[in-house]
Parts: sequence; structure tokens; C-alpha cells
Amino acid sequence: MIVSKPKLTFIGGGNMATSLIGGLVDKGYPANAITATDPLEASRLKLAQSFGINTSDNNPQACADADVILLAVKPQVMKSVLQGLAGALNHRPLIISIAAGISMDSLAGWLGGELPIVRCMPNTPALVQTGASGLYANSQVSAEQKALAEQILQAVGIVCWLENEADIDVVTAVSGSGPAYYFLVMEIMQRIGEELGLPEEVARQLTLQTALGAARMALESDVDSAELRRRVTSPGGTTQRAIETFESGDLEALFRKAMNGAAERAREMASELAD
Ligand SMILES: NC(=O)C1=CN([C@@H]2O[C@H](COP(=O)(O)OP(=O)(O)OC[C@H]3O[C@@H](n4cnc5c(N)ncnc54)[C@H](O)[C@@H]3O)[C@@H](O)[C@H]2O)C=CC1
Ligand SMILES: O=C(O)[C@@H]1CCC=N1
Repeated sequence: MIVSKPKLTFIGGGNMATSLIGGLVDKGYPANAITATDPLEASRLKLAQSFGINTSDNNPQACADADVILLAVKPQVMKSVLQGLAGALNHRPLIISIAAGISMDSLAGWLGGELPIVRCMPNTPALVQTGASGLYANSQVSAEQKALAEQILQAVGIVCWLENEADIDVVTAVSGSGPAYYFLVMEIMQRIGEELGLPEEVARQLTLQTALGAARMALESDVDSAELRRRVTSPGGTTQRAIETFESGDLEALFRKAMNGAAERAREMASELAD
């Protein structure tokens, strides 16, 4: 439970902001200390109705007395959004950017000065307080502000601090995009369960509960995932047949290619969007 109540302003009220705000409010963060801005009236209404937070379509006004400004717009609009905010930040609030592939240099440049900035890569399970975030702070961020950023993101999951900014791109490939990899596996298992004869709802329930059970076991166990997998795999049995099939199709190489691609795309975005 968060005790202090810094004023938080979210710039952009889309998917990620909704996940983070939902997690914070569920955790007891006071809704009246949170403001979200969005040009879309429908997004503002949804946020106000779902969580009882303040909303606005005026970014500089919403930032004027904020302690923390959380940037949750698409990377492609970040430059124009930040250039429009530059005059409203004389009180040096903590800036937290969750945008994939926007460098610290770009953020500081577009904001027009050396401000305390944390780059953060969260993920959508923040909505159910099971998020995972990687955080990187620039040298302007005070110890108090670092603790504050940690407190905010910890309200919706675990937080890992990073020593190098480049590691944010790796976090993006692992946990930022990662929920989509697991959702894809769930979609596939569910579909094939149905193809093999299970009713849709049964295939769905068994697939999802198995994902949850496997994740919980891996988190709570004192042995690693490889050992847990071995314990499911009876010699000459069903799991062995399935695992050998994954290995002969080189599932690991496919994951390596996919995750390298995600990290590379984050780096590409940083150079595409830098000017
Ligand atoms: N979706 C995900 O799983 C993750 C996304 N991210 C990052 O989060 C950021 C937001 O992504 P999503 O929430 O998925 O996008 P989204 O498109 O759902 O939300 C962006 C929102 O910003 C609003 N917006 C556009 N222009 C604006 C302006 N001038 N002022 C204020 N609001 C404005 C849009 O109307 C929209 O509601 C991106 O930078 C993305 O890289 C980071 C981690 C995970
Ligand atoms: O796909 C994206 O670019 C964003 C960043 C991590 C998850 N979604």
C-alpha cells in the first residue's frame, strides 16, 4: 500500500495507461491524485468511469502541479507531445517514459533541458498487478524520485533497475512484448485442443489454468524451469514425444530470432524517431 500521495499525470490514456491506472487504483492509490490526458473524449470518459480519476485534454495544464508525469503516448507522437509540454515543467517534476525505443537523449532534448527522467518498460499484466518493469534513471533523478518511480511501478508488479540504458531494449524483448508470446502459445494450445476434440470452453479453461499453474510453480519452486520440465517428462511418455517435436523444429532458434528481432526493432525505432 502506498502511503504518500504524489500527484500523477498520465499523458495518453490508452492501453498501457489503463493497465497502470487500473493497477494503481486497485492497490489503493487515491483516484483523485491521478489525472490522465487524452485527445479522445471516449478514452477520457472510459477512464473517468472505470477508475474515478481526473481527465483532461490539456497536457500543459494537467502537468502544471504534477509531481510525476508518466508519458504513455505512442513513440511516434512523443516528440510533438514533449515539445508542447516544455514550458510547463519549471517545477522539475519526475518524468517517467514508458515508450519503447525513445532514448533518454531524445526525451531530454524534446523537453528542452536536463530534467529528472526515468525510462521504464512495463507490460500489460500491470492491469492485474502482475506486471514486470525494467527501469533506468538519468543522473538528474534524486534518490527520493527513484524511490517514487519504484513505488509507482511496484504497485502493479515487480521492478528491476537497470545499469545501462541499452538494457531497456532487451527488457522490451523479454517482458514488454513477452505477454504476447505467452498469449500466442495459449491461442495455439487452445485451438489444437479443440481440433483434437475438446469443447471450446474446456480447451480454454485447461490451457489457461495450465499456464497459470506452470508460472506459479516456476516462481514458487526452488528448482529451475528445466528441472520442472524434466519432472513432467516421463521417459518414453507423452511429454517426451511433444518436447522432442519442439526441439526437432528448433523452437529455441525461433525464439532467439523473434526476441532479437524485438530488441532490434526497439533500437531501430530509437534512431528513426531521434530527430
Ligand atoms: N502495449 C504494451 O504492451 C506496451 C506499450 N508500451 C508503450 O506504451 C506507450 C503507449 O502504448 P499503448 O498504451 O499500447 O498505446 P495506445 O494507442 O493504446 O495509447 C496511446 C494513447 O495516447 C493518446 N494520445 C495521442 N496523442 C496524444 C496527445 N497529444 N496527448 C495525450 N494523449 C495522446 C491516444 O489517443 C491513445 O489513447 C507506447 O509508447 C508503447 O511503446 C510499453 C510497454 C508495453
Ligand atoms: O509492441 C510494442 O512496440 C510495445 C512495446 C512493448 C510492448 N508493446
